[in-house]
Amino acid sequence: MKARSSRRGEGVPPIPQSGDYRLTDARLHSSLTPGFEVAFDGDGFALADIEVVDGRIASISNRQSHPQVNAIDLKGRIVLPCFVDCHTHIDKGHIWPRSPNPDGSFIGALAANETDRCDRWNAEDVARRMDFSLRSAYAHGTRALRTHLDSAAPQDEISWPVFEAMRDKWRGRIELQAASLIGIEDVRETAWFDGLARRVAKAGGILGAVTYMVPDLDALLDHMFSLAIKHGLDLDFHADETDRVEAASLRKIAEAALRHRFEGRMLVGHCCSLARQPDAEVLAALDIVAKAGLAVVSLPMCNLYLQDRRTEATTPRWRGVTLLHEMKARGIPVAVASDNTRDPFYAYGDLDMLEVYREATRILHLDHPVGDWPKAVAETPADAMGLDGAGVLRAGGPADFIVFKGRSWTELLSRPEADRVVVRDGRAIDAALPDYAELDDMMV
Ligand SMILES: Nc1ccnc(=O)[nH]1
Repeated sequence: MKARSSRRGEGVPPIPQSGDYRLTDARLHSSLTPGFEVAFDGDGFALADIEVVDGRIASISNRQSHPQVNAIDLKGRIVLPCFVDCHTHIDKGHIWPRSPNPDGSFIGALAANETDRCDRWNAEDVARRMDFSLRSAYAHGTRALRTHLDSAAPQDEISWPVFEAMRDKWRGRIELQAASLIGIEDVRETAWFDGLARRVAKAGGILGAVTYMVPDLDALLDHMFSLAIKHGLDLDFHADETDRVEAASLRKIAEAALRHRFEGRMLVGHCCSLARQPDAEVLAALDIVAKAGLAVVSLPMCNLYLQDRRTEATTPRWRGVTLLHEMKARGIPVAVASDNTRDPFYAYGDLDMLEVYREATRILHLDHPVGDWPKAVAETPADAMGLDGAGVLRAGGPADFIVFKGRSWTELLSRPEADRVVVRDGRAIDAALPDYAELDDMMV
């Protein structure tokens, strides 16, 4: 009997669940395959064979034209390395049903989140929601993820131990990192903040804060940089997540980094106000950012949602994202990431980095040409997180990749690709997404 074709048509062929194998006719991107020297087409693609031995990529080679034994013919489908999501808030994730944002504004988000945190974030609540988020990220093909942790007292004492346990639980599937999240003004409480820095150091975390234009910003940044140097910590900031033209704390962070000759890694998120500032001023600031060695991550979905929301009678007129193209032109490493998921800061989202890349392409024009923009969800965030060998496909590296149905950028970025096949250490994983109903008892 002839098999009936599904509505979705022919899918990605099955990946062997044991033994070594060869994928033939895989479509690989030049920006994600360092060391694979071949003639790539105008979209940056080339057809290749991938040999998987003992869960690792043994070789990537020119597509062979003669038939191969033990080969799985991908028929030109795109294969990307597993994603790296360098800016999320999985401690907040999925609280939307019990604490929605009343009006979609940033202020509304802060207030709704704070009430929810103070009332509800015990260790079990945080752990269950975090685990739910990690299962979604894993199923979509993410292999490393950094979350911020709301760390205002007393939440720091609850969430940091949960993070440490969750990192252990997920080791080998998702490499989990955490950065502290506090308002920069909390650094004025020096005794408390010194304790937080010690707690972050003990957990192997990253020291982070939200910066805005307070009069003593330079002094507060100096204190943060000093403590980061003392404890050997990397830094991660939320900066200038506002439409206010005078918000220029990114530049202040860069100047502090130069003052301290800081040698750790620094990642700065948001930087929305840059898009509202006069060209001459902002481009001069970016030169300093480049010199200081900061990396920048834009959060296109969350900031499209939150920024330029004035009243329910106004239409948004700007996109909320920062100047990624101008940054990249100056050699600043630039990434895009998920940010919030189903919480007061963003009503939607599922930690799907393909969705982030698809939306980023539209919102930020990461096309014409695509160039090496795919790095923004792979090798660039991996570098910013200090991960070795993530975000690329190369001989000798782990066989951690995603096989998509799409064979071109327009096919890949037009559909959700819900039937993608995620391969970890050479094997297809169970890519089922967790059911929201699991969280119902926590939402009353
Ligand atoms: N965009 C955001 C700013 C601050 N906190 C968040 O969770 N998200």
